[in-house]
Amino acid sequence: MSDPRRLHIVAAVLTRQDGRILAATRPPGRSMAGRWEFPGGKLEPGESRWAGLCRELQEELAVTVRDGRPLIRLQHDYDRGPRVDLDVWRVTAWDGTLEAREGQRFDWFQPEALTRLDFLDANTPIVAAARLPDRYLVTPNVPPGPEWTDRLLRAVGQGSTLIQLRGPVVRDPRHRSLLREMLPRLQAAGARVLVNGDADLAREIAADGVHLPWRRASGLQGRPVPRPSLFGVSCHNGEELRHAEALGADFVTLGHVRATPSHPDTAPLGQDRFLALAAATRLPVYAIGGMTIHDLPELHRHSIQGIAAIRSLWPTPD
Ligand SMILES: Nc1nc2c([nH]c(=O)n2[C@@H]2O[C@H](COP(=O)(O)OP(=O)(O)OP(=O)(O)O)[C@@H](O)[C@H]2O)c(=O)[nH]1
Repeated sequence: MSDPRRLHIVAAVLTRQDGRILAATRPPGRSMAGRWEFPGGKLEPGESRWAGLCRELQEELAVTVRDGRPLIRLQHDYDRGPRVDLDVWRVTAWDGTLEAREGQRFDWFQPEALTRLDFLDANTPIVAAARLPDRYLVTPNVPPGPEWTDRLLRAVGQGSTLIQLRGPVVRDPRHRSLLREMLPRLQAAGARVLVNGDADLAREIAADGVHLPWRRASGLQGRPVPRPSLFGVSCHNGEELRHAEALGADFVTLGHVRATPSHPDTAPLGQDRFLALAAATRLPVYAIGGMTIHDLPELHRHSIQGIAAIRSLWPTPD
C-alpha cells in the first residue's frame, strides 16, 4: 500500500452452499453503528492478509476459516472519516458455530436481498461482487438453434450462472418464442440472464438485467435498469471504466486481454495493462478476450471477479 494513512481492511463474504451470504450490522458504539457490513477489520502490522482475515472472523464470529479466495479490492475515502483499502474475500468453508461476539446482529441473505440493506457507503461494489459468479457466458453472435436452451442449461450446470444473450437471439423478433421459452428455464436452473443492448426488451421478458456495449453506455447519464436488476458495461480503457462507475454499473467486462478472433483489428491489452486498469476501478471486473477457466486462479489472486467468454464457456453439442 503506498499511502500509510490508508487503513488496510480485510473482510469476508461468507457464502453458504445454498448461496446465502452473511451480512452483519456494525456494533453499537462504533462509527456508523447499525449499518450493514461484511465481517472483518484492520490488518495488523506484519500480518498476512489471510492471517488477518482468519483472526478477524475468529474474534467477531468465533469461526475458523478453512477456505476462501480474494473477491474484490477497492479504495474508499469517507467524508471526515477513514480512508480505507477494502480487501474482500469470498469465504466458502469454515469450522465452528457462528456467534455474534461483538454485539453485532448478523443474518444470512439471498444475494438479491443484499441490495435492500443499508450497507456502508463503500460497499455497493462489494455487494455486487458478492452477488456475481466467476463465469459470465456471452452467447455467440449467430442465429440460435433449437438446441440452445439445452446447451445453455449445461453451461449453467458447469458454473456459468451469469449469461449475456446477444446477437440475433435478442435482436431478431423471430426468435421471441425461443427466448420466452428459454428464459424461465435458465432462471429456474439458477442463472441470471442479461440482455445485450436493450433495457426495454430486458424488462419485457423479465430478464435479470442488461449489458451495454460501450457505444450504448457512453451516451447515458445513469442506470438503464434499477437494482436489483443487474447492469453491466463493456469497457476497454480507464476513461470507460470511470464512466461505468459514474453510471452506477454493477460490473464491467474489460478487454480484450488476449488476441481473439472476434477482435482481429485491435491490439489486446495484455495481462499487465489489464491488471493495472482493473486495480484502479472499484467495480467488479470480468476479464474478456481469449479467457478460459484455467485463468481463474491467477485472476482471483488479483481480486478480479472472473472471466467472460464466448468460446471457452459455450458447451459443445453432445
Ligand atoms: N469490516 C468491514 N469494514 C468496512 C466495510 N466497509 C467499510 O467501509 N468498512 C470500513 O472499514 C473500517 C473497518 O475497520 P474496523 O472494523 O476494524 O474498525 P472499527 O469497527 O474499529 O471502526 P471505526 O474505527 O471506524 O470505529 C471501518 O472504517 C469501516 O467503516 C465492511 O464491509 N466490513
